[in-house]
Amino acid sequence: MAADFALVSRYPLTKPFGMDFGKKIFGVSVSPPTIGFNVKSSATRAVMHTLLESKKEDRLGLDIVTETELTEKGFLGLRKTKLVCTVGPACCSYHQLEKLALGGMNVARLNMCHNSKDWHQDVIRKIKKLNLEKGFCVSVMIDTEGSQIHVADHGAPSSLKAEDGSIWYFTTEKFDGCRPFTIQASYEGFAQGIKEGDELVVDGGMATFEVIERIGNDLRCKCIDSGLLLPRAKLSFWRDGKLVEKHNELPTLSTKDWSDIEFGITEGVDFIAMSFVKDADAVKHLKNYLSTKNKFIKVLAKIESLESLHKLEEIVEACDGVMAARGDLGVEIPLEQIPTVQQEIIDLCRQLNKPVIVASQLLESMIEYPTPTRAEVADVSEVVRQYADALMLSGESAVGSYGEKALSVLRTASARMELWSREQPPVLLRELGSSLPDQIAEQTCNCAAQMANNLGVDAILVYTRHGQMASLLSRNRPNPPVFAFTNEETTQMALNLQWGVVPVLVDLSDDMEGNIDKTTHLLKSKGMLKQGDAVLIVSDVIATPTVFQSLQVKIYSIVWNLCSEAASSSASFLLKIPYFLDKMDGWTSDGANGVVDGSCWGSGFGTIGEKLRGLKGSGEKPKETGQG
Ligand SMILES: Nc1ncnc2c1ncn2[C@@H]1O[C@H](COP(=O)(O)OP(=O)(O)O)[C@@H](O)[C@H]1O
Ligand SMILES: C=C(OP(=O)(O)O)C(=O)O
Repeated sequence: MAADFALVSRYPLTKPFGMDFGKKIFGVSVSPPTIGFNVKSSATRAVMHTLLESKKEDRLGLDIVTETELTEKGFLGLRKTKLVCTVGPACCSYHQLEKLALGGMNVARLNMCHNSKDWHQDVIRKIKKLNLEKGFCVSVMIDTEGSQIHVADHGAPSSLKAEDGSIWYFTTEKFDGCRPFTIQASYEGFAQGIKEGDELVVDGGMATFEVIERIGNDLRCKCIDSGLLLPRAKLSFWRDGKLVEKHNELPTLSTKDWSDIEFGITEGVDFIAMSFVKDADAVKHLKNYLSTKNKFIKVLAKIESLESLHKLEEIVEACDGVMAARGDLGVEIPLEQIPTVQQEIIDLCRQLNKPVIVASQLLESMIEYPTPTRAEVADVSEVVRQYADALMLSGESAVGSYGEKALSVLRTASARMELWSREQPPVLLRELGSSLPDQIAEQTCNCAAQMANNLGVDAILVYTRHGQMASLLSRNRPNPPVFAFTNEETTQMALNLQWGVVPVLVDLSDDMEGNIDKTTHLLKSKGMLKQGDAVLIVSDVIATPTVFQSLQVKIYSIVWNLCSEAASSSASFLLKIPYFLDKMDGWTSDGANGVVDGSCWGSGFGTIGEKLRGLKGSGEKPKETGQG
């Protein structure tokens, strides 16, 4: 396996500035009280109970776990990295799902290649019931089976050992049960183009065979590196140290996948993860289909083949988010390349402002054992250090005996690494380029995030209909959490996957000052905003549909009483951008229409600011709606 794969990202990146967290031992701060959010502690349960008992209209519109965490740990103690759990037989009861939700599951993943639609429907309904009855906010993702051309089964319930020199048949013949030394391949054409002497590698190196004879569609192979054959093992072929790329003519979405997608639409899922995406076309096709049905389900592209890596940029551009599916990817690229490819995927997603999940084998040993290996914890921490949006459990939660515990390992390891990363000196920082079509929103959020870090504010508040500005803020990975107030439930559920974003469902009106007053008052009445706290506010919801849409950055010092006129606005920048910008080349804007008015800040705005001033007062008719 000597093939070399290197992704070259053309984008530089930045990280937020460091903060001083005080007490350190050997240069590393030790367990600040904020890390130990323990859903089992009686104090935490008491807080949750009180919140649940409170009247619905007094509730903040954010989920019960975040609200409890916030009450206990304050703004800067909130975990930023989101957690996805695969639901399987080990965690599919109402009670088990509740435990995962309490443990911080942000998104539940259902892999449609296992189990029946009835089973999946039952799980989805339980999750929605939990959200409704218990105040959770768990989003639902279905994951399509896709055209897996390289999955093989031996028919036995557990693993089989392949010994050195033993002879095995890999066949496309379908039969029930198991036959000695016989493996069923899932795809008719699995042996096409394969020659004698090629190497057949199982699960990225679990066992290796040499092809000694091709018999029709079947292969007779000799084991040359002994190992285990697991149910649904993944196969790859190698020749002269290079992967034999098996361009498969099957569509990315099979008939079964389309039926599963219809099912997902009917059940109101929030995300569809597409397996074995080959290029942007398949993603666009599904997105178009969903938009014709007026569904705002987010489409995630799973990056799990060499082919998808070759077209990574176009795929990331086309989709709403990405899953770095290391299980299958590790079958197609040499294992030692996984860490760097993973980092490149994360960087590109961040640059192109798409959330990214890192999946598979994070805590694999916890399927069987109650503690993870040190190497697994290091892997989890590395994903967090690389600033992925989300971590995903697979078998650990779906079939493992310690799913809840595995989730708590993700929670504590990510909280610890996030804290450590914030303490790192800004030497590590790289600049986020201005690469997005909506440069105005991008620059606004870049500056807002940097200001938030520099000023050490406690939270960023953003008012958003479609999540765009919240996402752009998250992309900067700022130190304070980003509270995204939205009146769209689909936006709330989608933002659940984004790093550091706390989505809050509220009634937003066209009166932005009214929205700000209402939400900050609510935060204050909950004791979340306290005297002396500072928040930075970013908004781009239209003020009056027929007048202007504006981008505002305000810094509020909560000196006394936010709901009174005495609220001190220590700085306020109002940037109104002409509505006709979207007709200009180069920098169209979803959410920035109006007229430049007031000061722009930071060097990043200089050139755009000048362009804007030149456009002032052109007299064209204002646009009616905008999006956040
Ligand atoms: N809905 C389900 N029903 C039964 N088993 C499941 C289900 N979902 C997942 N599993 C089990 O959990 C394991 C991990 O799931 P998954 O992350 O989907 O990985 P994969 O299917 O690639 O092995 C699977 O191998 C399977 O054994
Ligand atoms: C998440 C993955 O995909 P699946 O579980 O569908 O094989 C993976 O391959 O890592």
